[in-house]
Amino acid sequence: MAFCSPHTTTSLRSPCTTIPNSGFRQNQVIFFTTRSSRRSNTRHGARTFQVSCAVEQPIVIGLAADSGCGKSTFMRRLTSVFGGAAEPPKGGNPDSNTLISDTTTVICLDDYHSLDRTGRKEKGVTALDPKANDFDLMYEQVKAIKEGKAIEKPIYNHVTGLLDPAELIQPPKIFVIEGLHPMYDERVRELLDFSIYLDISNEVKFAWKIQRDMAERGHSLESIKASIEARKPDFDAFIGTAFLPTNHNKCFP
Ligand SMILES: Nc1ncnc2c1ncn2[C@@H]1O[C@H](COP(=O)(O)OP(=O)(O)OP(=O)(O)O)[C@@H](O)[C@H]1O
Ligand SMILES: O=C(CO)[C@H](O)[C@H](O)COP(=O)(O)O
Repeated sequence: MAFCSPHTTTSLRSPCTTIPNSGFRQNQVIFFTTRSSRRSNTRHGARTFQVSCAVEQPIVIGLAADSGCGKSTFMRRLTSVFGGAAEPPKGGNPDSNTLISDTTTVICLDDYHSLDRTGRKEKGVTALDPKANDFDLMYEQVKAIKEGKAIEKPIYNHVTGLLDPAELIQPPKIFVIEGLHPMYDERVRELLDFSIYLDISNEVKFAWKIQRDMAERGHSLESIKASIEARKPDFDAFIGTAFLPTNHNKCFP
């Protein structure tokens, strides 16, 4: 299940098309409309929408969920709805977590880990603990993008567990920050125009995480299970629905 909420933003007022009878007020941001401002149905019955806002400033979307809940998968699909296939930065670090399409750049907030895998082990903290993340840098860089400035964003390498040299990110039309903590820091939360929370049951997310971490990140089954157990208290403390913005509405069944 996913939850999402629109946020009012001055940059998007006039040029946006709104969805009739959607319940959203004129000055709230609506990202999804059909080509003629009418809803359409896919053959599966799901509604599809097209972005129609002509913006001067990047729209910032926060996508939160625990590890393995499908954030990257969801964003790959959403960016193709926004326009163009999403791909890693051309000629850059092959282990970059960033996806770029014609309209959208998706960055992974794991890149703001301040402690690498060894550092977290030594300090006895998980990646979910705010102490393992640099929220000051996250805030400064999201703000810079929103102001139309390029950033040199660090990279957390999931293959090696190390912090790699930074990559250059240019301001896109739509900037998505996906990860564990897009809504944890109040300053970052204030920069979001729209937020989404993927609320996946433990049974499903752990199954997805195990197959992904074994196949793509080289972890053993035992180490993944140990990590899942170690992370449970921090998930409740720092990630769950408690950190959603107060105006967060359930909008996907
Ligand atoms: N809707 C889905 N149906 C089936 N499998 C899915 C779905 N969404 C994600 N998965 C699978 O779950 C695994 C984890 O997905 P993904 O990498 O997108 O999660 P994530 O939230 O981005 O994880 P992390 O934060 O750890 O990088 C992947 O192997 C993916 O194929
Ligand atoms: O919670 C996570 C989000 O992806 C990861 O576990 C965290 O980023 C640490 O990564 P790794 O397990 O590859 O060291």
